Parts: sequence; C-alpha cells; structure tokens
Amino acid sequence: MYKFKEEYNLEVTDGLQEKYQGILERIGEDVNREGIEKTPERAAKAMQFLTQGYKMDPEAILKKAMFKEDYNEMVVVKDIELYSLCEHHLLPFFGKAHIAYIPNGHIVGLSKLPRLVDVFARRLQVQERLTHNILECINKTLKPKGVAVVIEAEHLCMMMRGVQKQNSATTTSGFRGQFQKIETRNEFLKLISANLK
Ligand SMILES: Nc1nc2c(ncn2[C@@H]2O[C@H](COP(=O)(O)OP(=O)(O)OP(=O)(O)O)[C@@H](O)[C@H]2O)c(=O)[nH]1
Ligand SMILES: [Zn+2]
Repeated sequence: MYKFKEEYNLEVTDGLQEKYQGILERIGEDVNREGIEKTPERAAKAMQFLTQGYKMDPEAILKKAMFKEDYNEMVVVKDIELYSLCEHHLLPFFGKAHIAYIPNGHIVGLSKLPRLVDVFARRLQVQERLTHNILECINKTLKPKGVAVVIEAEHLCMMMRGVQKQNSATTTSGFRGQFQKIETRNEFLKLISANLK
C-alpha cells in the first residue's frame, strides 16, 4: 500500500478528534460555533493524511519498478516538491528534493523517486533525517554505483514563530559511492542548478 489516500481509521480519527477538541477549548475557542464545530474531525483527518508515511514500505516502492538496464550514466530527477512536518513543533517545512543515481545493472521507475520522498516526508521529520532516509533507501535497495540527495526547504517554525526569519532556507545533502568524487558531485550540482527543462 503506497498510494496516499483519503482513507481514515475510525478509531484513530475518534481519538485524535477528542484531543483536538481539547486543544481548541484550551486556546479559548468556542467548540460549538459553526465554523469550528467540525474542526476536530477535519484536523484529525489532516494529521492522519500528513503522517501516512509510517504505514508504508519505502523499499517495496522501489522494488516494484526496478528494471535491468545497461545504462551507466547519471540519472537526475530534480525539483521534487515536498511537504513535511517538523518533529519539534509539528509545523510544516516544505521545499524541493533533488535526487541522482548512477545505475549498476538496474534502473528504477522514475515516478518511484518522488513517491519515496513522500513516504519519508509524510512522517514527523527533521530535514537531515529526511535526506538520509531517502539516500539510504535508494542505496540499499537499488545498490547503484552512486546516489546523491539534496533538499532545500523553508521551515515555518522559523518563520511564523521562534526566530521569525522569513528569507532563510536550509540545504541538506548526502552523497554515496561515485558522488563522493568531486567531479561527479559537481556535475550533479551543476545539473540541479541549471535552468534545463
Ligand atoms: N536541525 C534541524 N533543526 C530543526 C528542524 N526543524 C526544526 N528545527 C529546530 O529544532 C530546534 C528546537 O529547539 P528548542 O530550543 O528545543 O525549541 P524552541 O525553543 O521552540 O526553539 P526556537 O525555534 O529557537 O524558538 C529549533 O532550533 C528549530 O529551528 C530540522 O529539520 N532540522
Ligand atoms: Zn520546528
């Protein structure tokens, strides 16, 4: 099961709904007013949707579409949009992931790379771990000659609250195998910053 569906476990919805109702009461809201009445249920469903990644098997996603192919050049999928929740404040961070790998006998279905990003992004995360989760899963499952992941993101917990910086962005990266060589890494970095489409 690795499609993101609007399907909710009734028991989980009920449990979360009760907690969200408590939160609304605590912040001084009238939980019976029209606009808010259904909010605990909506929030319970939204939280389940945003954390669906826990139930999914990322390796199975890649294994479903691995094809034998004698292609030994770099494959880059860039600008994969992502939305996640920071594990510290439960506030969103969002941005783009760029992924590259150099095949080693097998290529993977292109759509599986954004799917992999979503499986790990739809868990409570820090950007560093999200980057490593993606990197290590590709490395372990596809066993490529090299793999690289770069994530650029903005964190609402740094924008809407806390330090309140509106223009900072965070970049994280990980490189394995041939991407540890500076020329290969530079080729990847050049490709993701180029305006190609
Ligand atoms: N390294 C890392 N830190 C993150 C990420 N998301 C949020 N944080 C940080 O987690 C830290 C939690 O720090 P605390 O001091 O415990 O929490 P806080 O008092 O709410 O911190 P402030 O955000 O500075 O107000 C903050 O510095 C956040 O900016 C992430 O993806 N990676
Ligand atoms: Zn945060």
